[in-house]
Amino acid sequence: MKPILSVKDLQVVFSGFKALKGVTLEVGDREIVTIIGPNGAGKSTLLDAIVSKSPVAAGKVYFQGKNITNKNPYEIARMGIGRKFQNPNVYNELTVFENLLLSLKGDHGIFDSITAKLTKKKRDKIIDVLEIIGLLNYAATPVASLSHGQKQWVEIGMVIAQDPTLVLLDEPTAGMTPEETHATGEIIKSLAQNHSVVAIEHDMEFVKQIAERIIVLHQGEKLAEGSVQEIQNNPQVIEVYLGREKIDVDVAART
Ligand SMILES: Nc1ncnc2c1ncn2[C@@H]1O[C@H](COP(=O)(O)OP(=O)(O)OP(=O)(O)O)[C@@H](O)[C@H]1O
Repeated sequence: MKPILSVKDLQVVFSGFKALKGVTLEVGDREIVTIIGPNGAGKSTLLDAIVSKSPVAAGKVYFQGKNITNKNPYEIARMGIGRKFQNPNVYNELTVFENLLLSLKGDHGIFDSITAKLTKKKRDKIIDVLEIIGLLNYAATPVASLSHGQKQWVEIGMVIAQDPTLVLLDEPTAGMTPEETHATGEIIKSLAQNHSVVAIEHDMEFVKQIAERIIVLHQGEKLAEGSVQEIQNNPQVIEVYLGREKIDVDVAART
C-alpha cells in the first residue's frame, strides 16, 4: 500500500540545536498513528516541519507522492493536511455552527463567510461535522459557553470541515476530564473512517484506546515503532518514557 505521508530522514535545527536528527516514518490511508515521547523529544517540531511551520534543514516530506518539503503552509493546507494545535483557536463570541462555517473549504474572510448565503451543501457538511464531533445539540451555542473539552472538539471540527486527507493533532486531550478524553478517542476513531490521523499524546490510556501504530520519539530520533503491545514491552521505551510516566503517576498518587 502506498503511504499518504512519507517523511524521510527529516532534520530540523534551531540555532545550531538539532531538534530532529533524521526521522523517517510513513502514514497509511485512514491509519491512526500516535506519537509519544518525553518532553522535548521533538514531537511538536515533527508536526511543525511537516506543515512547514518549522523549516526543514535536511530530509524530505512527501504527501500523496508529492514533495512538500518547506512548501508554503497555506499550500500544504490546501493540498489536504489539516493541523490542530495544542490550544483551542476558536472564535469564542460566535456559535459552534458559525465557527464551522468559517472553516469550510473555499470560504474567505469572516464577514463574507457569515453573510454569504448558506447553501444546502454547506449546511449538510456542517451537520456531518457536528455529528462527528458530538456537538449537534450545541450548534447554536456560543463557543464561549462550552467546556474546555468541547472547545477542543470544535477545533477538531474546524480542521475536518476543510476536508483534509491527513489530520495532525497535537495533544488533543490536553486539559480534558477522563470522560472528555475518552469521547475524544471515539471522535478520532470515527475520523479515521475517512481521514488519516497523526496524534501526539501523553495519556497512555488514550493512546491504547486509539492507537493502531505508535512511534516513540526521544531526543530528536525515532526510538521505537510498533503496536501498543510491542511498545509497552520495549525495554528502551520503558526506560526513557513509560517507566518514568509510571513513576510520575506513583509519586502523584502518594502526594
Ligand atoms: N522555535 C524553537 N526555537 C528553538 N528551540 C525550539 C523551538 N521549538 C522547539 N525547540 C526545542 O526543540 C526541542 C523539541 O521541542 P518540541 O516542542 O518539538 O518537543 P515535544 O516532544 O513536542 O515536547 P512536549 O511534549 O514538551 O511538547 C526542545 O528542546 C525545544 O526546546
